[in-house]
Amino acid sequence: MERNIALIALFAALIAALGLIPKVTLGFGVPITAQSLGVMLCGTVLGARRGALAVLLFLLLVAMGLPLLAGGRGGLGVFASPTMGFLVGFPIAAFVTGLITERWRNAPLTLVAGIASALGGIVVLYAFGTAGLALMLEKSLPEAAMLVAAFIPGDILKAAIAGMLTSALARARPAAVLSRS
Ligand SMILES: O=C(O)CCCC[C@@H]1SC[C@@H]2NC(=O)N[C@@H]21
Repeated sequence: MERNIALIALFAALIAALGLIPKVTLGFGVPITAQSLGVMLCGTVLGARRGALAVLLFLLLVAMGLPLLAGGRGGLGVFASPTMGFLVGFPIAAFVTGLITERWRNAPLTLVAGIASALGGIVVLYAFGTAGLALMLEKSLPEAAMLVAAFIPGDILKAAIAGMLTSALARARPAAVLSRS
């Protein structure tokens, strides 16, 4: 129990730390950010439930006004901005990533964690991000999807990095990945 709480807090802190990497905000108000790599790692390392809880903790701190989003943003206002759909989708993305990683945990981990990250952190996350962007910018879903497509190359790279980091961690500390206690 205490270990789970510590891990959830640690991974919420990891997402916050990745926010220190400078963001590049595209013209339509959504940044390229390393924090989505943190969301993927929450799922691949902690699994579905604890991964989603770590992301929820991070979002709670952001909602309380802590400037933890890339570029030092925080507060309730970010949930009414063009990135709103992505923020809502973050915990669900971590959950789906974790679910897939847990389901195929006996297959080669680099591959499983990479594919899980792509499905959770791209397919699922973009569904929420696209819907939120369409809503906030008053665009059609196809128009919003065209904008969001700009993130695909970078996020494929992040999914591959998540796969490699998860597998490296499992080799160095086998009990650290998807452990239950
Ligand atoms: O900082 C925020 O307000 C949330 C930003 C969400 C950015 C999304 S996450 C998926 C996609 N990949 C990126 O690098 N940026 C977008």
